[in-house]
Amino acid sequence: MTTHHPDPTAAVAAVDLVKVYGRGATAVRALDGVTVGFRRAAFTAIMGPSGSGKSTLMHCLAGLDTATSGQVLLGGTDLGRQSDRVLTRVRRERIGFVFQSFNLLPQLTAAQNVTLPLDLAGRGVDREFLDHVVDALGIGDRLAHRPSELSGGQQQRAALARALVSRPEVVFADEPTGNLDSRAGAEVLGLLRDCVRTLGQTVVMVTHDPVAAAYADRVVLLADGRVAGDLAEPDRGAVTAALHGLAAAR
Ligand SMILES: Nc1ncnc2c1ncn2[C@@H]1O[C@H](COP(=O)(O)OP(=O)(O)OP(=O)(O)O)[C@@H](O)[C@H]1O
Repeated sequence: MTTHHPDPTAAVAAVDLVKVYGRGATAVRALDGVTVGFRRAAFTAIMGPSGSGKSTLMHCLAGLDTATSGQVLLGGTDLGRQSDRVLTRVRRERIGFVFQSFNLLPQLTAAQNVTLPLDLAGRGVDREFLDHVVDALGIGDRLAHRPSELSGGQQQRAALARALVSRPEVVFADEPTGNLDSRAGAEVLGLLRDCVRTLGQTVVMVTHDPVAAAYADRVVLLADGRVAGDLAEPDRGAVTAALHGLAAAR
């Protein structure tokens, strides 16, 4: 069922969002009327079978892609109505990203990578907050090193610090543990959860992994471009069962 009233306390919301790739006979309806809000200071995982629209939804929510119809509301801003120039500024100033592949620049130190978005935006660095984030993430003694001198887990923690220091309205994490072993992955997920609890950071994560999703406060399930389920306080068993249910319904 489609509702047209997203949660007013949401940090970011989609309203009846439709995304069609291509046209005519080969058109793909990647999002088929998604209405969902992501509450402030909550950690939400987006899950669903391959091709269900997870990446498309995240890209639209983050202003990396524009929808065919419907709305994306970031705070009071309707992203669909903004120029490319404004969207670039929104992504730089109001959104943080954590990618599977870390996306650190190899020629810069960890410290330079962490402050790069603020430097590019011409914004000053709040040293006290930076120190707090870096300490909380346990990378204080790695800051002078280049990414090639850091473990995968340390690189992802530096990427998380980079996403957090600008105090974005939402951090989007795209398979953040996909390149990590289970121990380093568990550390990064625990840190993501901590930054939701202690900093009030809003985090939205796409993942295939029920273990990763169990760190979240909520799981939104997609199937065939629609919201197909919504789990509060998910544990691994509930997530796995819900995914099996979706697969069986296809
Ligand atoms: N640029 C594109 N052009 C055409 N079709 C696309 C494009 N991007 C995605 N699609 C299609 O849209 C649908 C949703 O894709 P999307 O990548 O959002 O799914 P997903 O749930 O993230 O999948 P996965 O888990 O495999 O990453 C799929 O059918 C995909 O083939």
